Amino acid sequence: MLRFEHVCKRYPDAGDALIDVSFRLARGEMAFLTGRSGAGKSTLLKLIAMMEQCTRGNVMLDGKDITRIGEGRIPYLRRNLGLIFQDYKLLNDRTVFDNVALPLIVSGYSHQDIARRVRAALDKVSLLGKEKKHPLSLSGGEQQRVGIARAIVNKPKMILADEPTGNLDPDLSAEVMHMFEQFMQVGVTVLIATHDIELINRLGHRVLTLEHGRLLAG
Ligand SMILES: Nc1ncnc2c1ncn2[C@@H]1O[C@H](COP(=O)(O)OP(=O)(O)OP(=O)(O)O)[C@@H](O)[C@H]1O
Repeated sequence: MLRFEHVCKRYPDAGDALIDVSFRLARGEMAFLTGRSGAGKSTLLKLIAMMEQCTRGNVMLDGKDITRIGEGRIPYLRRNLGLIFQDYKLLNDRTVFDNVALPLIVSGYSHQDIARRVRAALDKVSLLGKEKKHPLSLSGGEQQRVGIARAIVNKPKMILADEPTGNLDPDLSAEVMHMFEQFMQVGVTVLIATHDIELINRLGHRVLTLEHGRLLAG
């Protein structure tokens, strides 16, 4: 599903954020990406999300080389990805329904399809019934679940999550991880950047560790 081949990323004036990174993730695999602050975790996710381009090497996503693709193809390829962030990145002046519907509106779905898919996504994260609420009236855990519903509403092949439990207590973190495991079980590839070593050890999935931009063997 995902292949990094000798990938390097250098930011102008900031040196190397990733150095000769190579790994593969199979379809339906779930892995954690860990390492200290500044090790390059977010940079690696941004290369997959096509928010940054690598300086050297190749990134293959679902059989396509996304290393140096034209701007015009990015929105189309990004539909295969669900992105989840620590700070949720919800639109606070829109309802839960509208937040989750956003990727579908951008993709040009009909009203009927949007309503059906948004409800299915909210059902998966146990938020049916909160459709008309605004994000700020929800708890942190609920807001993160809205973010997860928005990420999965397009039925992506891969989910990328950057510190998705960073603002949640241990119980809510476990709940969010359980949701990721359920997506994995239906064939979605999941890559989660996190500092939370305890969570990683408890769940026993594959771990990719970055140190100063290099992937450690493991
Ligand atoms: N847009 C940018 N411009 C310049 N340098 C950057 C940029 N983004 C990241 N960097 C640098 O690249 C290196 C890796 O940063 P990155 O954010 O990928 O690490 P991280 O492991 O995700 O850290 P954290 O856990 O703190 O989020 C750091 O030295 C950082 O300062």
